[in-house]
Amino acid sequence: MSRLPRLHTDRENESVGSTIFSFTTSVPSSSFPGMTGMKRKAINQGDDEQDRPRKLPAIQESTAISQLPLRPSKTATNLNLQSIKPTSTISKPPTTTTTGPQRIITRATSAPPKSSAVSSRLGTSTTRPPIPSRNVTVRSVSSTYSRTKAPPPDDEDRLQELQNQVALIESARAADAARLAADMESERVKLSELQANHFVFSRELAAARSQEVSQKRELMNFQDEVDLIKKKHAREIADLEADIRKRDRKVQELEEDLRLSAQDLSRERTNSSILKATISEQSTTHVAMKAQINALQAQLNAVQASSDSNSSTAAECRLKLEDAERKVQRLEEDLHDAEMSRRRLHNMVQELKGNIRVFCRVRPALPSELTGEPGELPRDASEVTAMIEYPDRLDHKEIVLSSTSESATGQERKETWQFTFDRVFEPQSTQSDVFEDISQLAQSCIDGYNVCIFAYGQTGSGKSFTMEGGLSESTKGMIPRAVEQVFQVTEVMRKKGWEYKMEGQFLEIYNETINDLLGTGELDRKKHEIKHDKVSTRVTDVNVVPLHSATQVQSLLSLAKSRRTVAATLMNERSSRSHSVFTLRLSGRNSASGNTCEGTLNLVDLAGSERLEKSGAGNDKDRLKETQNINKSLSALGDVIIAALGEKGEGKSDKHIPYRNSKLTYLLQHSLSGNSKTLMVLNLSPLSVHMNESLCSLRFATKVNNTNIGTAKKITKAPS
Ligand SMILES: Nc1ncnc2c1ncn2[C@@H]1O[C@H](COP(=O)(O)OP(=O)(O)OP(=O)(O)O)[C@@H](O)[C@H]1O
Repeated sequence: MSRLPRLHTDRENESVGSTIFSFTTSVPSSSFPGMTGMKRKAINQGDDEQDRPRKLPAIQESTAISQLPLRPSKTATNLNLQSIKPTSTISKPPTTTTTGPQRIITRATSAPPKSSAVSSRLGTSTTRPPIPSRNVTVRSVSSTYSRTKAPPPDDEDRLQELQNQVALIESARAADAARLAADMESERVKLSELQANHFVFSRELAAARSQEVSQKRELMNFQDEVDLIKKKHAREIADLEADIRKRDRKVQELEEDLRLSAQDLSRERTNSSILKATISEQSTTHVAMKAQINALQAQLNAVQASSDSNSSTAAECRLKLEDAERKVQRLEEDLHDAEMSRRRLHNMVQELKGNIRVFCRVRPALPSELTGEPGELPRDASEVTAMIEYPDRLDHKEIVLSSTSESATGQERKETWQFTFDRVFEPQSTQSDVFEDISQLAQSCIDGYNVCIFAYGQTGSGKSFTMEGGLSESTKGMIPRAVEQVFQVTEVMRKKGWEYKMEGQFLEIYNETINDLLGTGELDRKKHEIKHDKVSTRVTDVNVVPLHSATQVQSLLSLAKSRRTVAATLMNERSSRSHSVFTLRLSGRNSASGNTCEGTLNLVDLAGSERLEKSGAGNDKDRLKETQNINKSLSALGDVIIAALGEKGEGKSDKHIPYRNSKLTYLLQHSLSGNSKTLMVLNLSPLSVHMNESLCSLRFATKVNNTNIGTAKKITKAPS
């Protein structure tokens, strides 16, 4: 028994196995190569232990069980022989007897039957003898003896049999011991292997621990990195949150936009529905129109057919039209040539009439002049008027003034002064009569000449009446009539391819100072200067108004008149003491021929020409100055006309012409030279009291008139 191997060795191995198992659970298997195999081995060992029967199965009569091979039981090795000694039930014969046939009893013991024991010893060693179980044995023996009705053998045989059995058991036990020793040896080998493995594992464990330490270090590094990354992530999260807030704001804005867009959309939808309604209406209309179009198309086809039939006629017409166009072009050229020759001839006629012409107009006696003293009867015109005759009843060119006086001897002496001018207008002459000849000059202005028309005469002789006239159609003066004519003629010329641009200014020269009558304010206080270039004259800071109609010019004249009236009130009858100059500038261009022309029409109402003693200015310094300025300017005008246009000045461009002697002549410089045309209308008062002034005016006008070279037929009769 002492040689039996201790079974706790297996438990130690199992504990080692379990230690390894627990180790393998605590250390990752990947750290220990081959560990998986060890683990599996430990588990297999455990399985073997589990598979190995701890107890023998109870003996049954089942053949299936009896056929199973018997295995040695661990408990069988501890079987106490004393326990299998025959009990009292064995030693004593059973009291019961069996009457029936004897049953064959199978021994349920680990010891084989005698024959089998022998065969067991002699047989193959691979067959493991069954290990008797104590409990089973006891039960089997007792059962055997209790159930066998055979007569008990005698004691010796029984002892011998028992000894044999014991010997068998001993031999079986020896065999078991040997087997167990072999098992032990193999277990020891396994143990040594396990210890070797343990050593290897321990080393691997140490390596794993050091690896663990390094991994922990790495882990700490990783932790630091993780912290850094966390911080970075925190920052990024903060950034992202800010971004999110920004995006939220954007989202809000977008939502607001969306809301507005939704409103727009709804509005557009409403519009769309309205448009759809309109479209449906339109489509209805469209259908109706289509029907109309079809009808029209039919008409068109009919017209087309008729058109086709007329096309040949049209071709003929086209040929005729081209022919007519050629004719029209020829005629236009002829017309242009005719227009040019008309201009030439017109100018020639004007030149023949004289570049300087003088008209004389005698106004009628005014009703106020015929009224006598209060209480007296109106006087007859002959009582107050001078003796004026107009002997040339045909050409109306002569005027004869006469006066009678008593000589020292008491004889009546008659004096006569005869004057001849280009035209003499009697008191009954109308504005229209006067304008008839003046209109020729307006045409010259349109043809591109500079024209000056002066009204000369003493105060109250009718200058303003002649130039401006009254408001009625019959009384309107030369200025509105000339302007109207210019507009009418330019309209006619427009049809001949001429386009005209017109502008006007209205100035007053008082005491050698220029005043703009179309300016703003009651009285113009600006200082104006006269500037000349080669062909035209400009005055600084004056209003030059574009003229579009005769009516507009009429309103401009009214404005100028009202301003003169204001100035007259302020400055002592200034209107009669100043020159007024209305200037109409006209520029034309013929788009067909490319010809251009520029003309200026100056309509001048001169200041009263009365002499100093008549003006009553002798004791008045201001009136004296006014009169001196008037006389100086009128004298300068006469000088310039004679020098520039008269016999002396004609064709002598190098001759000095004293334009600068007065503001008036300097202003009219371009209109008082070369080809310019000048008309002086001499206004006379019919009153006998103004006889001497009238004679002075007549002499001045005659002097001007005598400069005309184109009036050879003129007979100048200067009074002695
Ligand atoms: N041909 C005429 N027919 C009828 N009335 C006339 C005629 N000429 C002038 N008169 C009248 O004579 C008056 C004086 O004429 P106007 O004022 O034209 O003279 P004036 O020479 O311009 O004088 P002033 O130099 O003071 O301006 C006015 O009442 C005017 O209506």
